[in-house]
Amino acid sequence: MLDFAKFTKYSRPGPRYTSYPTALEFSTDFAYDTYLEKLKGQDKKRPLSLYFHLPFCRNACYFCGCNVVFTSKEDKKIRYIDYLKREMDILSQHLDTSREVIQLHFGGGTPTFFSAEQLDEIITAIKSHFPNFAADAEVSCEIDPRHIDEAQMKVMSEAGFNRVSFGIQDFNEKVQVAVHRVQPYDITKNAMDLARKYNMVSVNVDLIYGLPHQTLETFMETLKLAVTLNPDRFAVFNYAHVPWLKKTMRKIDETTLPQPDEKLSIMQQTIDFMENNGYRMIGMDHFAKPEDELFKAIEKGELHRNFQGYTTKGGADLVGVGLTSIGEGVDYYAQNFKDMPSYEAAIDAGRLPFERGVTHSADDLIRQHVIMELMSNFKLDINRFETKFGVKFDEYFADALDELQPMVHEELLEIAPEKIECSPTGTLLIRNIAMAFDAYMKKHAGNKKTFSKTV
Ligand SMILES: C=Cc1c2[nH]c(c1C)Cc1[nH]c(c(CCC(=O)O)c1C)Cc1[nH]c(c(C)c1CCC(=O)O)Cc1[nH]c(c(C)c1C=C)C2
Ligand SMILES: C[C@H]1O[C@@H](n2cnc3c(N)ncnc32)[C@H](O)[C@@H]1O
Ligand code: MET
Ligand code: SF4
Repeated sequence: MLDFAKFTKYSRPGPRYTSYPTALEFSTDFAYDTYLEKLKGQDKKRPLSLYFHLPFCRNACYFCGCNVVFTSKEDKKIRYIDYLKREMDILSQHLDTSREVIQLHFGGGTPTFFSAEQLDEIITAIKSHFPNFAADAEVSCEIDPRHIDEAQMKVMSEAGFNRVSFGIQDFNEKVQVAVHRVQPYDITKNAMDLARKYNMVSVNVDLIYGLPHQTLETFMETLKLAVTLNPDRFAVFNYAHVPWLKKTMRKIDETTLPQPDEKLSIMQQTIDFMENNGYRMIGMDHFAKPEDELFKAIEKGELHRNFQGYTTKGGADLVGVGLTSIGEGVDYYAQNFKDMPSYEAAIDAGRLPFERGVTHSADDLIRQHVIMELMSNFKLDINRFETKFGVKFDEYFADALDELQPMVHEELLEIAPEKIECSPTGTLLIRNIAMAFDAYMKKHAGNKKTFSKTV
């Protein structure tokens, strides 16, 4: 096994780059009226990708970094559905909702805390507001295997959902107890059987490494159990520990978290294990079978990274509906209010619940291209970059290239006149490599309470 001790120095706070600029740069300087103009000005030939945030959960998993509202009250859910419908009503005044929809994603929270009837009601409302779904649209939902029944899976399948993603996180009991998420294997297996019975085209499962009490040995046991479920894709996320942002993370005893060298070896062994079991790595944290359409996208240079992970469907404008949802256009990101009272008040006033965002400068777009290419493909085609932006790469990024020299010496990446390419070990440190191209890093450098650690 590789000696990872020498790389533990790279364990430092850094973004996960689901966006560039990152969410830390979103601000209320991006005014509501500017947002409306952006929506109105969109190229109507570009398709839409819709994200719906369904934020409710009953109990907190202590590791959870998602935007969640903990409740078991039925009236809160009914009320939320009403606001979603009204948000779509307002959206249709500002956006051409007859545009083709090529993606719809339900994220959470736990979308399946809504009953089969409620899910049906939400989907019906979406289709009446957005009538033009592509025949091959990707329609997906995040599912907690502890909260899914056949009626819900049936409703989703009949409504055209063709992808599901199950949260597993870890199968080890001691780990499950420490993170307050006890989920026996049989429950996950039943959920998987339901997805297959209803012919989901693609089933993803989520795991997390870096959780309390995990060791290389326990995580390999989790992987062995997980492959018996035969999912089409795996996400294996690095635990983002940000207790200053998420109160429930304070219930995790930090002395029980695996150390950076152990985490690096877990990731390395995960990659080996996946490759020996018929999966290949796709970008950071993701694995799929070699016949997966994502690999064809890589060959064509068409793999895209967005807030939901990796996708073949680029070239769409992303519209986020619901609490905290994020939208993305060619030159902006826009995020809805994160607290329910403000979200509701905006809609009550007949306005979109938009709170903040960021518009992209020419420099942002250049850096975004480089960072997203590295995060998706672990390499950058410099000729393509120069043709696209009309700037000389080595002149524009002289500082970044200097900063990366120590990593070049450690054989984490290669920098040639026509390309940058990560080595297999370099892929484990891709966030650190991407950070060299991030113009906002210096601003956050002294502040430890920003991002989670890269390792
Ligand atoms: C694996 C999927 C995750 C998504 N978000 C998180 C995970 C684990 C959690 C997370 N996201 C951010 C942080 C803090 C900073 C960092 O470590 O990079 C954490 C712990 C950054 C972030 N990502 C999004 C936003 C809005 C932020 C800033 C934090 C905040 O203000 O809420 C966007 C975003 N990421 C994910 C989703 C579903 C999402 C928005 C729709 C995935
Ligand atoms: C949507 C997916 O995000 C992952 N997830 C949720 N919270 C965190 C976190 N703090 N760090 C890493 N991954 C997380 C889980 O695997 C979940 O299933
Ligand atoms: N809430 C679901 C789960 O934990 C979906 C992923 S987390 C947003 O399984
Ligand atoms: S991980 Fe999923 S189920 Fe757990 S609290 Fe977060 S959103 Fe809810």
